[in-house]
Amino acid sequence: MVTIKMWLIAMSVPLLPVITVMVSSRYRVKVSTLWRQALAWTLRFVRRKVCVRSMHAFVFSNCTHGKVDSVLETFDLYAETHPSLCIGPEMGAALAEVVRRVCPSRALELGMHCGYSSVRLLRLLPPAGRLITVELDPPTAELGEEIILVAGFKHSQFQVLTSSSAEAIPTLRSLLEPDQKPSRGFSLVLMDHDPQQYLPDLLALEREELLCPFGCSILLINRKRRAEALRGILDYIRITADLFLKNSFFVDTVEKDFFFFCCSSMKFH
Ligand SMILES: C[S@@+](CC[C@H](N)C(=O)[O-])C[C@H]1O[C@@H](n2cnc3c(N)ncnc32)[C@H](O)[C@@H]1O
Repeated sequence: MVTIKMWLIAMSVPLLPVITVMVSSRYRVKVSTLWRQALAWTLRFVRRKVCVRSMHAFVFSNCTHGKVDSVLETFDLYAETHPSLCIGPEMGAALAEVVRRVCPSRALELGMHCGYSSVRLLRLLPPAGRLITVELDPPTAELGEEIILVAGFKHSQFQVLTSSSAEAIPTLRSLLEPDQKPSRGFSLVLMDHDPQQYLPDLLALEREELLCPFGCSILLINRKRRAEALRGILDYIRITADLFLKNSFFVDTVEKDFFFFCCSSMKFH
């Protein structure tokens, strides 16, 4: 039996190039796509570590400055062959849907990184809209801010705070009301920093009365299926929604390696 198997294998080896050519010509597109995906996966696997500097350098030197779409496409191109923490086009599209619906005049982002999601948010804000984005790591904050400027946005449209979210939140009131006019607070909050901080930060935002009393959408991004880390905040949001909200909605989309939650609340004051 073993001899027959060996003999069959030996006979089929010379046929391999013929089989490969036949398969390639029949499924040319699929085979080349598979090859490209396998190569991209291998490169990402080999490179492993996320490098903000290399991402920034790639985007800075390959995008068309002043063109938002080009900046985002260059980020996505980089992420094809390098590990990246950016939310990416799939999650970006889900984010865009929410931003279009909410049309926030004041948005807050916790966890700016290299500015990818900030650019995605900024491109959809109304003309008078403003984004405040928080990043813990100073060199990352600097690189991210430069990318936002490269995309064509001005400092009148956004502000980067280089600190932890916990330190930044108590300072936000004065930034929201630079001209002493009472502000309605944030109508959109994107949390993509440290899942352990999601609940304490939401509670701090409530305590400081920084969420718009007419409704605030909160987007929580969870990576690597760490649902446990989100349990606290999700329980809190569910209970709050059940107890207080008439017009609440709760979207729960589960995708490959992220969860995307959105809740709209009228309660926060
Ligand atoms: C997953 S990345 C954000 C990716 C970004 N949203 C994007 O799509 O381009 C998380 C970022 O949050 C920052 N970060 C982590 N903990 C933080 C905290 N407590 N406060 C502020 N930023 C924090 C990290 O330095 C990192 O740059």
